[in-house]
Amino acid sequence: MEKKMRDLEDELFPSTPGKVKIERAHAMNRQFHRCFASTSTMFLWALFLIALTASYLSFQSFVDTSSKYFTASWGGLHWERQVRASAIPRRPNGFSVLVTGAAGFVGSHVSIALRKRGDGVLGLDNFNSYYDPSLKKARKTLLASHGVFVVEGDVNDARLLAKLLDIVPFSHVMHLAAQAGVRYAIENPNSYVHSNIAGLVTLLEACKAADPQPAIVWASSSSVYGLNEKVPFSESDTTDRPASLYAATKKAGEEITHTYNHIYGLSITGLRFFTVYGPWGRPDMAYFSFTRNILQGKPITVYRGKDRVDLARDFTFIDDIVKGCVASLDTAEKSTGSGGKKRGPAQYRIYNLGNTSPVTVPTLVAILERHLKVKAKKNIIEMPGNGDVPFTHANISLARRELGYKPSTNLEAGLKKFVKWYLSYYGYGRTNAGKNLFAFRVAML
Ligand SMILES: O=C(O)[C@H]1O[C@H](OP(=O)(O)OP(=O)(O)OC[C@H]2O[C@@H](n3ccc(=O)[nH]c3=O)[C@H](O)[C@@H]2O)[C@H](O)[C@@H](O)[C@H]1O
Repeated sequence: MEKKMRDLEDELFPSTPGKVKIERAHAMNRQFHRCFASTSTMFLWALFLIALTASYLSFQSFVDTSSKYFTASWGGLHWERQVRASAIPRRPNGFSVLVTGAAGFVGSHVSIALRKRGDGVLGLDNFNSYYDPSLKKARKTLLASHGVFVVEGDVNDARLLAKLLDIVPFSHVMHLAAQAGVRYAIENPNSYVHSNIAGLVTLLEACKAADPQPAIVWASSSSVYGLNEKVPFSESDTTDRPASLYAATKKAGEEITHTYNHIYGLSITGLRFFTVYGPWGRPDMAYFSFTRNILQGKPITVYRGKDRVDLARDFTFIDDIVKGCVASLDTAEKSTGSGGKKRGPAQYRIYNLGNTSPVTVPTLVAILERHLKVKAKKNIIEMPGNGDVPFTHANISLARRELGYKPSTNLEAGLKKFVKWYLSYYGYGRTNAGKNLFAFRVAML
C-alpha cells in the first residue's frame, strides 16, 4: 500500500528533488507521466486563475450594485441646504427655475444667464457619457463659480424629482435634459426613448403633482419638420414625417406635453431649436468635430445631398437661443392646476428658435478654415440614410411677435467666438501643442 502511494506520488510529482532515480526501462513511461503531470498542473493553475477572476468580477459587481442602491448621490441636510441656496432668487419677483440638463450646452448657458439677472437656478444633470463627461464637469465648475448648484441625477428618478419639488416651490422648469444627436439614434435607439420619452413623462408627472405646479419650457427640435419641403418651416406646418428616431421622440414630446397641459393644467412652451452652436458646445456636432479634426490634421467627412446638392442648416448662435429661452420663461403664464388637479385651461405654445438664414455645410467648413487658418482635408460623400434631412430653415415670425425674439449673430461671427473659445479651452497657443499648431498652420498655408 505504502509502495503504491509512493509510486503514485512519483507519478504526480516526478521532478521532486531526491526522487530522480529512474530505471531505464521506465524512462519512456516516465516521460509520458511527466508530460501528463505538467499538463494537469497547468490545468489546476488555470482553474485556480479562472476561479480567482470570477470571484473578483462578482465582488466588483457587488460593489457596483451596492453603491447604486446604498450610496445615493443626493440627500442629506447639507445637500438640501445647497439645493435651497441655489434656487433662491436674488431679485424682487425673481424666478426659481429648475434647469434639467444644466451641465449640457444650452442648459449651462441658460442657467448662467438666469443667475446673472438674479433668478434662483438649480441644475440637474446625469452627466452621461454620450460625449466627453469632462466637458460637462467643466461646465459644472463654471456654473458653481456663478453660484449654481447642479444635482447629479436623472430625470427618470421620480423620487429625486419629487424631493426637489418638495424642497423648492419652483416657479419654472426649463427642461433641456435629452438624448441629442440625429444620427446616433441608429446606434442607440433606446437611449432616445429613455431620456426623451420616459424621462419627459417622469418629469411631467412630478410637475403635475407639485404644489405649486411650475410652468414648463422645454427643448423640442427643428428635426420635427422632418421631410417637410415647404420653406421656411412654420409652427403651423404639419410635422408628421420625422426622418429620425430622435425627431420622432421630440415630436412625441410635443404630443405628450399637450396631454399634460390638457389634463392637468400645466403651462407648456416647446422650443424648436435649429442647430445650435457656440462656445462650450457639443463635441458630437459637425462644427465642433470639424474643428477638432482640422486642427489635428485629420480628414472631415462632408455629406452631400442627392444630385450633388449641398446640405444646409439654419445654424443658430447660442446667445440668441438663450435670449429666446429667457423670453419664453418671462412670458410663460402660470400653470393652473395644483396637486394633480386642473383648475382651468393653461397656456400651450410652440415656437421656432432659428436664425432664419440657412448656410450650406461647405460654407460652414470654409468659415472654420478661415478662422483656424488651416485648410481642411475633405471627404465628400453622399448623405447616408441615417436620419439626416437635406436642409432646415426657420420662420421665426411667431417668436419675434410673441417673445420679441430677434437673432443677431450670423454664422461668421458666431464661429469666430466658438473658435476663440475652442483654442483657449483646449490649450492651443499656451503650450508646446500651440507651438506645434503654429508650425502646422505655417506648413498648411
Ligand atoms: O436642429 C436640431 O434639431 C438638431 O440640430 C443638430 O443636428 P444637425 O442639424 O444634424 O447638426 P450637426 O450634427 O451639427 O450636423 C450639421 C450638418 O452637418 C452635416 N454633417 C454632420 C456630420 C458630419 O460628419 N458631416 C456632415 O456633413 C449634417 O449632415 C448636417 O447637415 C443637433 O445635433 C441635434 O441634436 C438637433 O438639436
